[in-house]
Amino acid sequence: MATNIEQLKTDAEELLKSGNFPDAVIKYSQLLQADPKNCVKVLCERAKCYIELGDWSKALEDGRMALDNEKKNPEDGSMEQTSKSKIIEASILCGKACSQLGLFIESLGYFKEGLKVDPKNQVITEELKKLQNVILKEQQEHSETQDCTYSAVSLCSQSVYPGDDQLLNMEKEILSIKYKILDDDYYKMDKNTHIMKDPQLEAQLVQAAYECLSSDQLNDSLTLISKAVSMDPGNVFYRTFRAQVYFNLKLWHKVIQDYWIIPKALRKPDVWKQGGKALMELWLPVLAEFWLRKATQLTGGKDEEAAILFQKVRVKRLYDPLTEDQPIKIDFTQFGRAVFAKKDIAKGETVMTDIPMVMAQSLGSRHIPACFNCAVSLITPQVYFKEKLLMMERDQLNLIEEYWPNVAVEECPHCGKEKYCSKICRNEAWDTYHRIVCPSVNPAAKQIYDLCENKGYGHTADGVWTEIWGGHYSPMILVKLWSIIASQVRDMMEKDKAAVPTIEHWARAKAPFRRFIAYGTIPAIKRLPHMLPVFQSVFANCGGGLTYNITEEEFNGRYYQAACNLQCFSPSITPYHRFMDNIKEDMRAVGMIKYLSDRPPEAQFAAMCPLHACSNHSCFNNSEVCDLDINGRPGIQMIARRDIKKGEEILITYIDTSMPKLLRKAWLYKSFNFWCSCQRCQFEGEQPNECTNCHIKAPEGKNFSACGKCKRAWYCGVTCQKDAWKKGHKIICLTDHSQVNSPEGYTPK
Ligand SMILES: C[S@@+](CC[C@H](N)C(=O)[O-])C[C@H]1O[C@@H](n2cnc3c(N)ncnc32)[C@H](O)[C@@H]1O
Repeated sequence: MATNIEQLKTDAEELLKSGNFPDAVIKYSQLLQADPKNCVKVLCERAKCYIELGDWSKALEDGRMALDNEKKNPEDGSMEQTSKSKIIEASILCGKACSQLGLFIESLGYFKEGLKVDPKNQVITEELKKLQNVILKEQQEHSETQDCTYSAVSLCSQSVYPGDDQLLNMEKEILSIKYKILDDDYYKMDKNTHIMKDPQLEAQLVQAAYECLSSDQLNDSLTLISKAVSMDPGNVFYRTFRAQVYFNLKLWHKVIQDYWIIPKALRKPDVWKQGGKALMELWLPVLAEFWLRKATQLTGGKDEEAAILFQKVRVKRLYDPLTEDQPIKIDFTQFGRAVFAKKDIAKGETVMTDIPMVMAQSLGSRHIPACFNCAVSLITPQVYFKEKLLMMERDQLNLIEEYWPNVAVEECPHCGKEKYCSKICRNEAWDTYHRIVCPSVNPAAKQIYDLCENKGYGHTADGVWTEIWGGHYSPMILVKLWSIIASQVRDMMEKDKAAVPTIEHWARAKAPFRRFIAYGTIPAIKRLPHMLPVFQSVFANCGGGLTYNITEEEFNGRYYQAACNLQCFSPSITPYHRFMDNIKEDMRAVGMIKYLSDRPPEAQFAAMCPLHACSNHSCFNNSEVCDLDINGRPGIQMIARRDIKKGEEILITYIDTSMPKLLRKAWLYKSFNFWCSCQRCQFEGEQPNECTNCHIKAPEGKNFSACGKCKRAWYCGVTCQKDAWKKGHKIICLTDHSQVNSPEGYTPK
């Protein structure tokens, strides 16, 4: 047997060396079967063959398996040099394969894994450079072919919100009571009777009305056209004309009165659009949406103004109640929802505060105790001081006993998988999501808790141990989101005594999450090929006879909803901070100082917050996201980085803005699917061989001189430099820019 293994090894190596990769794959596969104990090395070799053959998926699969096996069970029993080099080798193979598959962030993740083992590894550094070049090249190709990656209006649906039918009836009642606009046939019939026929006179009236309208004599125009209307009340043209005059006079209910007479089938798209505008002014939003939706539908979506107005109404009615007490409002722009200042906001002031709708602790910080429901820190003296506790004297231990806040951890009594800061949180978690996925009632959900415990690793359907969840956030985000929806549906079913959920139940439960935009280029199922069956089995039985069918589309949509909108945060006040506050007047604290030098460990959370999720990006951001304690619960706030004027858009940064423009652009495109065209991107250059101001190219092999201050712009001469300085380079050159972590916390140089 041993000789057979040796023979297979020699054959495979020779085939690999001679470039016969298909046969080498066969030999390595035989070797894997014959000698599964030494699989890591063989998997790496086979992955190399697949790379040579351009079969990136198979190379990735082998690389992953090698990595998993080595981490779980180093072949030589410890994290010795050989094990380290195997991890590095497998990381490089995975990184290369991912890069070829277009999975750039994943690729970066693998290279980082290798760098953790050997921070100075030359091969990885080279591979990282190559990765950046691939991204930049792709970015350039895309920017040449596309100006804009997506259309915000087409991403936002116009579908009716649950409960809108009742609201629509209420608004119709307002129309009838307040404006005497009745939704019945009698009202229409009455106006349809032709009183006195005199086509010639009517034509003269219309002609004269038109001349008055053209010269802005609105009242005269109104008198003339009203005469024509009185002679032929059902005439669609007269009504449309008069509505236009009323519109110019800003008599909004009169506009609607005239349009209402026109039978629906005869209303032109412009009538629906203008009626929608008048209804916006009367602030009858559900009716306005109805009219603007009609205008959009009748033009097959071509009337962009109607589609944008629709979204403006929707955003206003959904978000105004949330921003009532804040100095901001949400509006709809070419880039979708956006946040604007309602008043002047001074530098350092709070722009907005926001509470998470769904959140989960990052897999990497799971060892730091925090409440599963509200993210409150649960760090104990044991967690903070660790072995230092053993070195302390009685006095200091007493001080800790007296002043470290009591961290009473409540566990889920059924599964013990979730920890909470209080009974209130425990019950809240149960009611809102945990009763759907507590393994005690839903055994399939145990896989999710295990997956989180194992940092994304688990068994595939065919029993292979590998990284099943390689997303940038915890899968618990999606699990909680679906559980919240399922839990709401169950509540509604119980209330309505329904054995099966209705479409209305689902629509109502999903409605709050319609706030979050979703856009991604690679289907989630391709990124995470093993996850869908896991989610499907977890939500097959949500209790009470309910199944949440996690389709491919649902998975894809929710995956990108989270990816596009998540914000990291940490509890800003921890028991450590409270302890520090408590001891400040106690003399014994002096003896403690030497033990208090470390920052408390931070539990990292990611959250979807409704208002924050409306903030767009700028590399010249005027606001910064910070952690905040809101009534004892961790949340987020935005602080003004400079004075912000009323009406100005509130902009944050999604990436580390210390990167040069080309990389910022590439990362924003890769991670958020848009090309940034902010003020800073306009006044910084991409290449030294192009004048940032007039875009003339330098002679072959030559570069222009860089701005002496920021070195981020290049000019063909002093005239261009001065021109650019005046036009806008000055402000961005003299500003300190935000530094937040880029995706995966890595800042490409
Ligand atoms: C967190 S959301 C921001 C709010 C978003 N506009 C909406 O309607 O929900 C992030 C998405 O907004 C869009 N976005 C943000 N900043 C942008 C910018 N500067 N230019 C173009 N699109 C941007 C991108 O589609 C991005 O994926």
